[in-house]
Amino acid sequence: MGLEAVKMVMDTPEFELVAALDRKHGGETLGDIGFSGSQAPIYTDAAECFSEHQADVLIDLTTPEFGYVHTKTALEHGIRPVVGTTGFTEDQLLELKELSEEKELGCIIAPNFAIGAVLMMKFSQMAAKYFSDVEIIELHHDKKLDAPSGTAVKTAQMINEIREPKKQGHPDEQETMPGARGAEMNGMHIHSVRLPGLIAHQQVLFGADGETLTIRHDSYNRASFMSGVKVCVETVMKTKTLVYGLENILD
Ligand SMILES: NC(=O)C1=CN([C@@H]2O[C@H](COP(=O)(O)OP(=O)(O)OC[C@H]3O[C@@H](n4cnc5c(N)ncnc54)[C@H](OP(=O)(O)O)[C@@H]3O)[C@@H](O)[C@H]2O)C=CC1
Ligand SMILES: O=C(O)C1=N[C@H](C(=O)O)C[C@H](O)C1
Repeated sequence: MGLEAVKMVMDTPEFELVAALDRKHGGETLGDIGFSGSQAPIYTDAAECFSEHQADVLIDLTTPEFGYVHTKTALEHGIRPVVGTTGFTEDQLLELKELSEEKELGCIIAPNFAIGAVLMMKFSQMAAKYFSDVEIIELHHDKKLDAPSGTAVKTAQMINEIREPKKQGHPDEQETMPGARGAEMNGMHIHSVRLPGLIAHQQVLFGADGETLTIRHDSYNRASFMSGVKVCVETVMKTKTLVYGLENILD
């Protein structure tokens, strides 16, 4: 995702790539690692990078542990973060929101930048008004570190705002193999599938008497996320708080 974001920034005339963070190529330039046409320096340390380059925006696509440190460090240096990294805790999100408001700097954290995925989440939220029985199945490549996906968690949170809390399945159901019913949020179940060959997919299944409704989104490549990243980079310059979720900034 980081490489895809670098390409997107380099291909966007309104954007300028100032520097990059990469723990394996510190001291080199992007040109040295194959991005011909860019002499942007590569740093291993976020604080050093942000002290030497007063960029407008940080785009972070790393891991929950380092994404959190990068986001916090960016805000402390007056740089607005656009974060796609998933797996932040509620406490971390709250702390970053307080910091962004204290600094009066925009910060956008979006578990999914794909427009179709945002629509899938919104349509699922709409459906939850009429269907209180729902199971979320997310399917990803087998290099993914976090489970459930950030998108599945966000979908469940959005559904929760509408859905009547309900314990699903038979009242006496028992797992004869631990984990068979997946993770649970307010009685709703989330299942994570990991397989080589997959990229990023999710289906939200609703059930009622005699009918089911399936809402599904598929990302077939990493480029599918980049139009959302672009919108976030433009929007973060105009906000002074933390926005969690692309659905909160799209018309
Ligand atoms: N919001 C969205 O739309 C999307 C979000 N994501 C999320 O983005 C994140 C990245 O996904 P993906 O690219 O697939 O994952 P990868 O595992 O391919 O990439 C993670 C990258 O983070 C780098 N990294 C780890 N630690 C550090 C550090 N200390 N400093 C700098 N870089 C570091 C890794 O570097 P190294 O190569 O050295 O290991 C690696 O290049 C995940 O959290 C994923 O869930 C993914 C797709 C879409
Ligand atoms: O790791 C991924 O690949 C993805 N991560 C995000 C998530 O956790 O929801 C977004 C998308 O599903 C791809």
